[in-house]
Amino acid sequence: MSGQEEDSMEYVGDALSDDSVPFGEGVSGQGSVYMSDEEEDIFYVPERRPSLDLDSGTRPMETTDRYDVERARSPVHSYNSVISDGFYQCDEMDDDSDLPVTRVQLVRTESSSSFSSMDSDESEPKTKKTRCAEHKPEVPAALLRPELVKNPDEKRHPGLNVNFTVKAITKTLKKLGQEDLRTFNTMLWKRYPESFGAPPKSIDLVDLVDKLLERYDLEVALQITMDRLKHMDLKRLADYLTDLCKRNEVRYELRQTLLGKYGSVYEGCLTEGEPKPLDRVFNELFISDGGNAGPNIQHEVRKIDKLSTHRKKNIIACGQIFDLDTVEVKHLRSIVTNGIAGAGKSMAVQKFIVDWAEEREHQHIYFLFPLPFKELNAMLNQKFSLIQVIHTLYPETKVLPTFECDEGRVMFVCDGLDEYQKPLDFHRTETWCDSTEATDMHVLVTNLIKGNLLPSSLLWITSRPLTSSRLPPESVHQVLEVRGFTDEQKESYFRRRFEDPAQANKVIAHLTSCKTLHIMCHLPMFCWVVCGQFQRTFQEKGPDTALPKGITLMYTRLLLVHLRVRDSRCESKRSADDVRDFLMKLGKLAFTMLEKNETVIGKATWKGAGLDVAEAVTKSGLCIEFLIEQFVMYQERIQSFIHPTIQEYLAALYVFLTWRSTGKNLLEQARKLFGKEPDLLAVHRCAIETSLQSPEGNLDVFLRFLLGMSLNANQELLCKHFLPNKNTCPSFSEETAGIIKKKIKENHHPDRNGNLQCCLDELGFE
Ligand SMILES: Nc1ncnc2c1ncn2[C@@H]1O[C@H](COP(=O)(O)OP(=O)(O)OP(=O)(O)O)[C@@H](O)[C@H]1O
Repeated sequence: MSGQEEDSMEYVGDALSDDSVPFGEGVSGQGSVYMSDEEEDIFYVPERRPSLDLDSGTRPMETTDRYDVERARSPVHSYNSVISDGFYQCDEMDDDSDLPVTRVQLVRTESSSSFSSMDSDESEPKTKKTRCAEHKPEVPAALLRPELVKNPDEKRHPGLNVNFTVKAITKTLKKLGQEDLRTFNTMLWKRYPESFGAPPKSIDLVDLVDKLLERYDLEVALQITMDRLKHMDLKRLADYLTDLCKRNEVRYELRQTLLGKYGSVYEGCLTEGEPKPLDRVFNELFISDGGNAGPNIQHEVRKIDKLSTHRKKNIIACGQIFDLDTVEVKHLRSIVTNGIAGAGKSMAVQKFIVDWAEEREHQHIYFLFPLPFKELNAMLNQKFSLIQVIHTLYPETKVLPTFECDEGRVMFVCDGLDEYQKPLDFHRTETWCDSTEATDMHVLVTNLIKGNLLPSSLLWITSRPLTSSRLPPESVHQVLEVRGFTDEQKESYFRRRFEDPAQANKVIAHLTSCKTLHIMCHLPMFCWVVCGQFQRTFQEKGPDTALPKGITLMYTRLLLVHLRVRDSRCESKRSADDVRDFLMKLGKLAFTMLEKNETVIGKATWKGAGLDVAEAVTKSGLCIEFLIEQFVMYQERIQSFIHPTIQEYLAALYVFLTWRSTGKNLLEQARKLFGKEPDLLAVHRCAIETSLQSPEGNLDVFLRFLLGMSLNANQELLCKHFLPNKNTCPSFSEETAGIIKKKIKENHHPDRNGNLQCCLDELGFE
């Protein structure tokens, strides 16, 4: 039958109506043809809905908006009885012998658009209905059209919704050629006349899918499509649709897994207590392109020379990472995002994952697989293929042998390259392209980064500085840097954390008045420390209390958080002696450089201090590595502390711990002057004198820290972690405050009185 002929067929019924007849249900529960025993025709032609409500989730589409073209005088009792005395035109069914009978006989018409009843003029083109079947024994509907039967015990997969079903069927049918689509259309109409009403005049895919979903449950609509395709000998296409469904289910389950894993968060370095929903915690981050811009060098007292070229960078919103533009216009495959410890890299990753899993963003990515390096570490002793790694970390994906598909991209998010415990050698590691063949983890990681495994997949790696700069440049298509919070973001962070607006205002006003704290809050981890401190203060002393002006305790807590994070990443916990040894070396380096007003750590300096750069930069998180442009074509890698105040704090810690553990006052020249004073007071007096002598206030903030360390709360923490055999000693804060007040009164250094006042604040004196 030609398309022309098909198009000219008309669907006709006698206009015998009886309003008393109730509407009935077809086999699917949504079909709507009724035949009367008296051979009256009724055709319930479902009204075409203007559009599909794609948001209706897993709810089957409503089909109540039907109207009857013609109603039967009396209803049939069941679909079986309908088919038992059905009417059909046999020759039209030849190609589909298992089709159910209908009482509609289709007759070719001369013209393509006539619509007439049997009673109409013979001269008119027409379609007539004829009883052409004997009464047949009743055959269960399921046997006749098994694809219409839905197992009532089978729960619908929650991933199966209208949106998906429309897309899947449409996508599948779009793969049919024009002729096949026509055949498909005709077959539908012939097999389910009760649902498809008039024979097709022209092929409208949207209309067809629309009708399928109006009449049938989602599962049934899919079953019908698959069944018809198989009937057309298009098994591969039917399998394609089956695969779409399977992938959709896996995708849904993967989403649920990711939401369970990443939807809530432990803040800071906590792993106990109740995690909080990520959406409640997450604050927008300052991310820029172009790699590492160097440390934040804002300082309350010192003027610090630009430490890097600080070229103007573009600001990137979290949602822009691997957005459609990046993927389809810029064709970027791999992005590396670096940032210092606590800058918010993992939070950015977590936000990305949750946004994807919640279907808010990045839906062009079909499968998102977080492969955190710390989880890959647990797989180092065995051989895995990339697919096995995915199957192991996400068991719900095991039903799929591969993940690349034309519905969207596969993306891997590998957080924390610096945590990976095996060295990566991009030159000597063998090339590995087969994602189904097992090999060592470092081979997989190297080849994944190089783009040899699943080459169409996208890759996002995050890392502390240093490690990421060792990646082959040709494998890194864009470098971003998470730089923490801008001033506005700091404020929004604290507003989010302090739900009581009065408390939030108080905290923000306090931070604004305390420049060093405010600057340091560019580091989200520091914000978390500050929050914890102030929340404790409010809890202990009530909401009307004044917030403490000291800064040292916050820095001590930040250091301890960094060390704790470091410990959690090491295979074996380091002893207190090891930790103290490392801190003493780094502190000495900080102190020596501070005396010389230096901020950049040269290669020789590291060597001289007996320190490993990677240990200081990547593991401890206290230093940063970045590039400076020495000449137009030459960039040099250099290191510094993550912030100048961290250098000052570590220098003070070195002086304090040296005095506590050996009794030696490192600020020696002044010692002779105050030899008769108790040791700690002598150290304080030396430090005050030395700082006042330093021409550019190099030691101002250092002095604040050193004095702050003597306070009980601070000493307790320091002794506990670094001097386990020592108890706290008297702080001499009153005597020290007396010395400072005298200095202010004498006013020999008017430009330093501000800092001396800060020292009084640190000690808790007005
Ligand atoms: N966007 C953010 N919103 C709210 N808090 C944040 C944000 N980013 C970071 N934080 C806070 O800082 C802490 C450290 O952040 P995160 O773990 O993301 O840092 P990181 O850059 O991955 O550090 P590391 O290099 O140590 O892995 C978080 O636990 C959280 O308390």
